[in-house]
Amino acid sequence: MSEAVLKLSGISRSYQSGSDKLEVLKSAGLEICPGEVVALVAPSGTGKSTMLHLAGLLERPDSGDVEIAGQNCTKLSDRKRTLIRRHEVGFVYQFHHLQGEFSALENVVLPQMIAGVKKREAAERASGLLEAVGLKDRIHHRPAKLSGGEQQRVAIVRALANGPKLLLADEPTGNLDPNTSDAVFEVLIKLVRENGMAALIATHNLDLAGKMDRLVSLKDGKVVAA
Ligand SMILES: Nc1ncnc2c1ncn2[C@@H]1O[C@H](COP(=O)(O)OP(=O)(O)OP(=O)(O)O)[C@@H](O)[C@H]1O
Repeated sequence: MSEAVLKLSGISRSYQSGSDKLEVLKSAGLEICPGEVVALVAPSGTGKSTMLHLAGLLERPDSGDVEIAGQNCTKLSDRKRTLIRRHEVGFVYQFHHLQGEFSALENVVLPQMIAGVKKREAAERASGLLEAVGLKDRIHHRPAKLSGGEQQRVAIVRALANGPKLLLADEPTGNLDPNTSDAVFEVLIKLVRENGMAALIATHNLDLAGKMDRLVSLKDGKVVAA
């Protein structure tokens, strides 16, 4: 059993476009340990989102293995992969993707209930988490009534609602002004570190990347130190 929360070994992934085959990842490897926050900084089109999708079990590699919390997920059924994704992986995207008809609290309660947590327990955890990110007075607001930074803090809390071991983020503050971006990023990093999670965060923002524990890039389909 691997100690790493995320272990990608020999990952290859290509896309067919017309008669051409685009080899995006070519036997790429990466390990991230508990408590480690890794920045994925690479030029546009080199495969950052592809790598996050593979790590988050949203797609399967053509070859290679994806291990999450010591479990090799490559050959598991779609159902088992969905369960692992639901319990062990949190996602944060550039745009919050909150449910507009629900309050901040309900947005954080929902994924917990889908994972089998009772409503009352889910609501207690949700309000505790929202309070921890400074949204105590906003829990009953719908997303449209929240600022961009507040919406993104709700999205971060939602990603952490089920206590995942792995956080995957794609430009998590890319939609925010620089000051708000810094503040939201601080919240994200603090929660990840406090909970001993591992995180892989794709960003073009080198200031933010510089605050992480390690920087990696993608070159010729492989993960390289940045
Ligand atoms: N479903 C798909 N079908 C065909 N080609 C794809 C598909 N998904 C991604 N690609 C191609 O694979 C390459 C890598 O895409 P990917 O989105 O992983 O890059 P990225 O590094 O995340 O880029 P960006 O920083 O611009 O978001 C790109 O050339 C893209 O056009």
